[in-house]
Amino acid sequence: MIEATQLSKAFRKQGTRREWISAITDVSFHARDGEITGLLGPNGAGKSTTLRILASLLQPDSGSAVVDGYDVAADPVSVRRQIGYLPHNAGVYPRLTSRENLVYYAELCGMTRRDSETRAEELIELMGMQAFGDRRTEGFSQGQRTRVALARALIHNPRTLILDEPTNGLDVMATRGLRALLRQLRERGHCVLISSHIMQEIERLSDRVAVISDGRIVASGSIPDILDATACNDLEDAYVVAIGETPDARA
Ligand SMILES: Nc1ncnc2c1ncn2[C@@H]1O[C@H](COP(=O)(O)OP(=O)(O)OP(=O)(O)O)[C@@H](O)[C@H]1O
Repeated sequence: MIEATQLSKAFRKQGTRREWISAITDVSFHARDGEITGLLGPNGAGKSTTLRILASLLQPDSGSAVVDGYDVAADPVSVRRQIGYLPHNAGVYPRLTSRENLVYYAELCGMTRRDSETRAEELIELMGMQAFGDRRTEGFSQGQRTRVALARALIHNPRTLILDEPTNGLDVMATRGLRALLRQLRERGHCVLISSHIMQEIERLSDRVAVISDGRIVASGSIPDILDATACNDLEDAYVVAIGETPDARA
């Protein structure tokens, strides 16, 4: 369970002392266990900033967030134990193979070497990584790197998943595999929060959606709730209306 309450964050404009860019303002939403929640918004809307705060990697200027009962500011270590986090454009250690990346991370999470190796093997199969499981990740394509980073986020079987644009760079089959995996995790009661600027991706997967635009949540709820609130018949129109675009953009 994730509860974000009135989160705000501004960054100093590079090369200035007093100019600030407001990245998010008063962002509030819930992501429940046993559901996939989609954070949908255009480029620069504040998705990654929100997810970095929820993953306890960035302090908000104001507001609070609680993940599985732990406050992200007061108890970041407990939050990190509960979550699997896929950062935007996640990096992996280039000198290690895919498998070594996974085992290394599993051991950092406190798993024994034996359990780490067993779990790494499971994830290599699950994520269809057999062809590059034992290759050093240096020179990997974006999709291959994303798959390793996703497997790494899942290695300790976390209760809550925070995935920043998880389908970024994945081909059709890998995307389908990922969707199936996220649905399985939902069925098992995990809380899954994903971000994307691709509306169809969010529509296909999510039970609930929070639409973010210019750093503010402009619509949230189940897809029928959002259609009702915007008086639209499909999510694409509702999204355009929610982010405040002109009717021409609805064509
Ligand atoms: N470290 C930073 N320094 C300065 N500005 C930043 C920083 N991080 C984010 N921003 C700004 O905050 C705003 C929100 O950025 P963020 O990365 O959260 O958006 P996003 O919705 O994830 O975008 P995208 O879909 O393009 O990845 C943008 O204007 C961005 O330029």
